[in-house]
Amino acid sequence: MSGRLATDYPAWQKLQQLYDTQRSKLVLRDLFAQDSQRFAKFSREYVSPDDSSVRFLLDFSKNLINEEILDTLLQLVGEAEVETFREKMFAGEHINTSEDRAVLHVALRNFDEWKISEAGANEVSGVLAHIKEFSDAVRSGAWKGYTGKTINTIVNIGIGGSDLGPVMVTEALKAYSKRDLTAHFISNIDGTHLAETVRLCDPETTLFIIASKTFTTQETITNATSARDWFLATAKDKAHVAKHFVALSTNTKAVTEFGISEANMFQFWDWVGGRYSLWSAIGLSIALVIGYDNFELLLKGAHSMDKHFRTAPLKENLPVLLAVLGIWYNDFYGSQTHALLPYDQYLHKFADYFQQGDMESNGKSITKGGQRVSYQTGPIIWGAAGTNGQHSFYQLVHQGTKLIPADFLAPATTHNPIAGSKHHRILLSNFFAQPEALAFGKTEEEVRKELGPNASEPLVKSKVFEGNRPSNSIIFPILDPQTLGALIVLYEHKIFTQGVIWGINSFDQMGVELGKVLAKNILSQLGSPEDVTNHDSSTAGLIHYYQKYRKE
Ligand SMILES: O=P(O)(O)OC[C@H]1O[C@H](O)[C@H](O)[C@@H](O)[C@@H]1O
Repeated sequence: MSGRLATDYPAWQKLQQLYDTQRSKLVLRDLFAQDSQRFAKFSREYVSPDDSSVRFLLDFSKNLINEEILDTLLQLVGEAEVETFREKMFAGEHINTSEDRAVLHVALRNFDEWKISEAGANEVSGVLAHIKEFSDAVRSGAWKGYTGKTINTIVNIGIGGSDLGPVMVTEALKAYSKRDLTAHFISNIDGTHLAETVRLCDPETTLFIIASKTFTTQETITNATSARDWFLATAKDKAHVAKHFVALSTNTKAVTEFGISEANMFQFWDWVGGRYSLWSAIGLSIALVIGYDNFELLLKGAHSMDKHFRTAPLKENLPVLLAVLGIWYNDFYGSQTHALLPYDQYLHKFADYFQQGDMESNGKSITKGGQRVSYQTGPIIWGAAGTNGQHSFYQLVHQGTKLIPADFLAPATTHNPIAGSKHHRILLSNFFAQPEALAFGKTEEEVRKELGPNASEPLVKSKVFEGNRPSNSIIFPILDPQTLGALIVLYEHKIFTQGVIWGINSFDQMGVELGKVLAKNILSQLGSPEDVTNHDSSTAGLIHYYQKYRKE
């Protein structure tokens, strides 16, 4: 029920009891030794309901659970009425209550299969056709710049959801990219980002894509204006802007005021949240880089995972399983963070992407009913591509004082089988070894045996790995567009499920506002020290220091 506290559910109380009474028995070494079927019981294969070549294995057997705990976690999903909320989302009900909006990113990849009556949902295919037509024209060279040259560089200007999705996906699917079309992404308001990027661009052959749902975001509009100035410094005539600037937005008025014609605008709708927008017109840069057909496959892979989420029983439902495992650590073990560790260089932006996806969605402390929660909600999401992380932060994951649940992801086949796939075999041996080491560690006895009788006590102790650190492993045949679509949606619906259980609104982002408002006020005071008013002594002191030393 909307606004209910998670602690009200009988299953939540039972989980607390299970945690208190069984925690000491949840030792992975013992659990695996006692049950030869543990892997079979706690792993599931996803096979796309639409294309059986798209599949992956989720192994969650290395989690601190037993069957009773899993059953109780799934009971919690039932009591929180996740399935009812899921149907409300798919039906276009306004489950984003604070903004009175539908949450329909699922409609963007629906290909008219499910009937969705929300205004705009029937316009999706038209926008996809526009994306296809335009991306085909640019990629084929038919779309020319103002001097008749072919476009060889695209620059996406956007921030948050209007940047991270396109960045992550174009990196993830680089193997499918048109190599003679270079893509850059400018997000930061720091002029360095723009300056260093345009150094690499030629105004005659560069296309700027201004990506902003609202078209009012200060960073994006400022960057877009400076990019246009940079372009006009060479092109001179404003009429040339039409060939070099397009907009992705819900705000036609602001787009046309900026000087981009409606014909060069790709629409989407207010029911697409920024962090769920890569499937919309915001994905134009993706279609340009990997081609429209691959973009469509990405959407198809996403839709198939929507179907799975909508129809699979809870016990087989992968987003639901990931969600409840996360809740188990976040709310009962007190884990503060969750690591995403892809063993695939192409996925090096995956954790960055879900930092926004998860933390902006579930970083809330008030329920939909307006009550302060008395439990933990969204975790801190972080991570890096393997094996790099192993040589930096894994030490803490293995032997530090914190419990850090982690998801390991890897492809069975690489797109780059250099040296006869030697690199990939080494990569994957690490992908298998790390969860094993985390789960089973190394006992004092094993260390003593290894070091011999003369080893000092401190050395022995320092080499002990306590183990019992939980992880999920996800392995898929190859990172192709459909698989990537499915993996992204796996996490989207995980986030959704957790949000429903916590009783929060996963679809607004009020917390981003205050800083923006304060920055606007401060911007108007930066001129001279006398203008700096109504601040605490710390903020005023910092501004005064800046005013003393700035050179402009
Ligand atoms: O696409 P825009 O309207 O420019 O918004 C860009 C970003 O701005 C805000 O900070 C929101 O918190 C993000 O969710 C959004 O993705």
